[in-house]
Amino acid sequence: MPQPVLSCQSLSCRAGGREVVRDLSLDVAPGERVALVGPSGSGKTTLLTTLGGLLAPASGRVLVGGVPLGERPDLRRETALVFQSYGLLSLLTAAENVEVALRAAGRTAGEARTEAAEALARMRLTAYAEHLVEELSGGQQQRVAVARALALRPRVLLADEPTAEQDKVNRALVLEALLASPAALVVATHDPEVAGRCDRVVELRAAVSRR
Ligand SMILES: Nc1ncnc2c1ncn2[C@@H]1O[C@H](COP(=O)(O)OP(=O)(O)OP(=O)(O)O)[C@@H](O)[C@H]1O
Repeated sequence: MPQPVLSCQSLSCRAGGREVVRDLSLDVAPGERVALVGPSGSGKTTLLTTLGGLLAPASGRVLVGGVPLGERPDLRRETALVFQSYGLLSLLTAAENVEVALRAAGRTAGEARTEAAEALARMRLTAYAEHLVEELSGGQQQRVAVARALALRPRVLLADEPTAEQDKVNRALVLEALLASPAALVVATHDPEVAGRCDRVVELRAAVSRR
């Protein structure tokens, strides 16, 4: 494998005082698509949050491009997350949510406006771009979160059940957009079709019940 864009080495994660991911090592190649599967509560969300640098590992480490995230927290910028609960700012519009992320990533105001509009159009949300997020349906909000992540053009895309709230048409739209991205993709999913379209499937076992 070429230099992995994302790795974890002997990674263990704790949530709610319990170890939910235990001693996991994984290398993800540039552009590779990895599906994370496993029963509810097996630690998929906890693992994605840790890979994204938002949760510190209990032990082990996460590397981005071979560099430990613990030593270079700025490498989190290489990664974009589609959260299961979307993680949007509900009192901003759909467009503003994408633009804020792009501005934080260094785009000018003009670039952010243009790229946000393109990303929302791709998610068939142009008509809703100026709507407050709190006025959107769950499926629409999820597509705003996908648009935001894709607009950032990350090296690594971490997506937590990104098709869960979608009808058939929009599920295909989201899946094809994620697969078309040149980013490495790690996607937690209960959807066999999503897993089937990935290069590799990693199965997490039910949570390890240890304190
Ligand atoms: N903030 C928290 N406080 C307490 N327990 C937590 C917290 N976050 C996660 N857990 C527990 O950690 C375990 C793993 O949760 P996680 O959400 O990572 O699983 P998952 O595989 O993503 O589940 P699902 O498929 O239902 O989304 C669960 O038992 C959950 O109850």
